[in-house]
Amino acid sequence: MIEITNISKSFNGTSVLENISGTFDRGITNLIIGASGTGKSVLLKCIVGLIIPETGEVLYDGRSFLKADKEEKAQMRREIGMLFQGGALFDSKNIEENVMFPLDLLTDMKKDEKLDRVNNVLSRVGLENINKKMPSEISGGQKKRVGIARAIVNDINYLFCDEPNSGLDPRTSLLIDELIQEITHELNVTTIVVTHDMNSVMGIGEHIIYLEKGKKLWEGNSDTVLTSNQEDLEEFIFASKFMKKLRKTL
Ligand SMILES: Nc1ncnc2c1ncn2[C@@H]1O[C@H](COP(=O)(O)OP(=O)(O)OP(=O)(O)O)[C@@H](O)[C@H]1O
Repeated sequence: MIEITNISKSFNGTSVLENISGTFDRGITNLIIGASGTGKSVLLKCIVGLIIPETGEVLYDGRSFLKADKEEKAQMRREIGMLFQGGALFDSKNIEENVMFPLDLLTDMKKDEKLDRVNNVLSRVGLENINKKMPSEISGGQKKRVGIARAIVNDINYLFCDEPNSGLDPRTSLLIDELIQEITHELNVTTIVVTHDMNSVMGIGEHIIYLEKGKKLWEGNSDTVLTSNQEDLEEFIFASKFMKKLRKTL
């Protein structure tokens, strides 16, 4: 479980996040949603420790990330898997080397052990026999799967995904969402997904936090999101023609 309390952050005097608090439980897909530029990525970066907020606290199962010493931070980092926007694979490394990278960086496992682990996670994300391919030789959806394999190759407790569906068609997006949700349930990890994809919101929104201009305006799940009676959220949800039509049937 991750708890955040009163997270605030500004850049050059402009407030980007204002007093955001919330709890992200283990074993479910937690979503941070909202329009472009509303502070979702900055909030995720504050949670992961890539940005230090001006105020607030981030607790990883009771452990303060912000107050942790070097060793504790290193331990917590080993427990974190991150799926970056666009997959962020190293173009010059093959798939096996890409997935092995966190093990090379953060563990002293033997080569055989690492290879076993890499093959296990590649098989878990439905990719076998592509170890020696280069990122340029595989599709966008496969790249995301490799990114997920790399995120879970360590024995993680926390999984963070920044716009996991960016650049994918709706069908592939759905498969990636389902994979993230299955892995969250299977590994019983605390997962936080940043997205503005409505299919993700409806498909895997087991817990949703809605941000608008740096403030948390609503919290709920995919069952309650369509009937929130929250004006800004409704504008966000029912932005497309299709959703406007759907709204009339509710
Ligand atoms: N390092 C930075 N320096 C200055 N401003 C920043 C920095 N990072 C983010 N911002 C600003 O903070 C605001 C929120 O950005 P953020 O990337 O969190 O939005 P977002 O909700 O994730 O948007 P999108 O869905 O488009 O990715 C934006 O106005 C952005 O320009």
